[in-house]
Amino acid sequence: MNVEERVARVKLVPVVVIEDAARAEGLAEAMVAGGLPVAEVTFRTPAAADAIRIMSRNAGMLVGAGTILTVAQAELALDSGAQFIVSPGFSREVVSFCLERGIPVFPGATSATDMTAAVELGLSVVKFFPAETNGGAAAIKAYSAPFGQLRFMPTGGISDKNLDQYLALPQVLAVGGSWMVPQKLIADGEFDRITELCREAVALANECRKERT
Ligand SMILES: O=C[C@H](O)COP(=O)(O)O
Ligand SMILES: CC(=O)C(=O)O
Repeated sequence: MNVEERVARVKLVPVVVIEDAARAEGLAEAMVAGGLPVAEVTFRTPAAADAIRIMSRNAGMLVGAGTILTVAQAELALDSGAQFIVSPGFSREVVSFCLERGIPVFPGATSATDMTAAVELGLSVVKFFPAETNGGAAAIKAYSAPFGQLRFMPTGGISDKNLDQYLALPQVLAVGGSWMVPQKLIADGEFDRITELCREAVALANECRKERT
């Protein structure tokens, strides 16, 4: 399975903010145990690159890098073992860099202009961030009329309370969020709780998918 297929299979992309790479191994184990072996490790902390390197050693995990704003960050993320790149906004430079290297890239796109750029560059999946403040599931549905070739990864303001609205849409490849990997639980090393939250999120996502089919 390629990255897109693996992400589509779990329907969730946990967004990780990790302050201390010493927590990375335990976090990866907790996520795999919870049945959610995908992580977008954000470049919002200096520990991100090391955390990606450590989490990638867990054979069950699919680890990507998030909050990639520059080509230099994308290079560092790939050198650290990231298998996909995510950005909150749309950078042609970052997208082109990833495409040249054959690395899956999911840039943020919340306007028709961003989405047109994504289509021009040959992308089929974009991040929709921040999802809730940009019109939520209703906006994705509206954009899908002219942009039928795109699939979306909504993130930002989504939790177990509104996941169903997004997973009800066939255009949604997967939903990103941090509710199952809260920053504080990672910092405190509360890995059993993270496993529980991951398990609950997976069960809920499967429930939403069943309702759709
Ligand atoms: O900055 C936001 C994160 O990327 C994910 O959003 P969230 O914390 O609302 O789940
Ligand atoms: C939110 C987001 O897309 C990112 O940090 O990459």
